[in-house]
Amino acid sequence: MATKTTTPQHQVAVAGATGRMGHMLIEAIRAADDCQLAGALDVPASPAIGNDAAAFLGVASGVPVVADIRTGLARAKVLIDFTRPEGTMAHLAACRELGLHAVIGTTGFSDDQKARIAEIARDIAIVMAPNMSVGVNVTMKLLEMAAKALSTGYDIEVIESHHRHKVDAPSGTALKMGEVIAGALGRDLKECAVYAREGVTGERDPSTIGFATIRGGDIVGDHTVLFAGTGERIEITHRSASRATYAQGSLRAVRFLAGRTSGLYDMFDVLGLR
Ligand SMILES: NC(=O)C1=CN([C@@H]2O[C@H](COP(=O)(O)OP(=O)(O)OC[C@H]3O[C@@H](n4cnc5c(N)ncnc54)[C@H](OP(=O)(O)O)[C@@H]3O)[C@@H](O)[C@H]2O)C=CC1
Ligand SMILES: O=C(O)C1=N[C@H](C(=O)O)C[C@H](O)C1
Repeated sequence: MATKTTTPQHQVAVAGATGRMGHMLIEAIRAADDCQLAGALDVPASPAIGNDAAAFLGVASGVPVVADIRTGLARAKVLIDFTRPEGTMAHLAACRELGLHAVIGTTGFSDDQKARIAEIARDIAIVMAPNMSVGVNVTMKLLEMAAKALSTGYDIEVIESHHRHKVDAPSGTALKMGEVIAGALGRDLKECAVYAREGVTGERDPSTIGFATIRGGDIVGDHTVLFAGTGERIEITHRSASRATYAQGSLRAVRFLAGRTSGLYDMFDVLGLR
């Protein structure tokens, strides 16, 4: 066990405990004085089931990785979920039954799944954001300002790069950036997004927001929004060099949820950026 200087206030379970973010979160929870690892979930087929959740750090936490959702949540007050949409939905149903709060970092939800999450948030408090890093959320505010100031004469393209293992595209962050920009311009992203170009596409429609996706190697996560005008280009870029920022943002979300009873929040709420 990591030595805590005070009794931890936040009893936190992690879903996707053996994933890239799961490991980062377990390390961050163990290092935080006010948080205690209280549960670790993974899929039944995971070879880590039954192992100590902190074994990858070479230490014992006393918390085993389990597949049974209710067993994994039994000692927790809040769940942090970085898994896949279908996993998150199953975990949230259990959180609602057991009265746990949830921090959702998973991306790639359908509109139906998002509506269901909003419905579940009438009963429990949830923070959901496609990117938990402070830097990305501040970048979103910069984009809002830039989009308003560059509302005519500038073509807008969102370019994102991620590691070869990422399964959804465009990234949740890129889509959120598109939503923020479209909102600032009074447009609906569903009407103006262009996700692919091939062949004879015709000239660019100035009302569109384009997306380009790069996948390769171990890129943690880069996002650039290009405002291409006549005679000048503005590029606003955020680059992640470590997943630790996502884990630290998730713990800020855990602290934000303490004392709340219900509601759907995002990182703008957590960081006071609204
Ligand atoms: N909001 C943010 O700040 C960030 C969001 N993300 C998002 O978090 C998610 C996870 O990313 P990452 O950690 O890189 O992915 P990984 O694939 O490394 O980890 C996912 C974990 O979830 C488990 N899992 C897969 N399917 C299910 C399921 N149906 N039910 C329960 N558990 C499941 C995996 O188990 P197994 O490996 O055994 O299949 C694994 O342990 C992605 O959606 C990603 O986009 C990532 C980084 C930051
Ligand atoms: O899968 C990832 O790795 C990441 N996913 C999130 C997204 O889809 O935006 C956040 C971050 O970019 C890393």
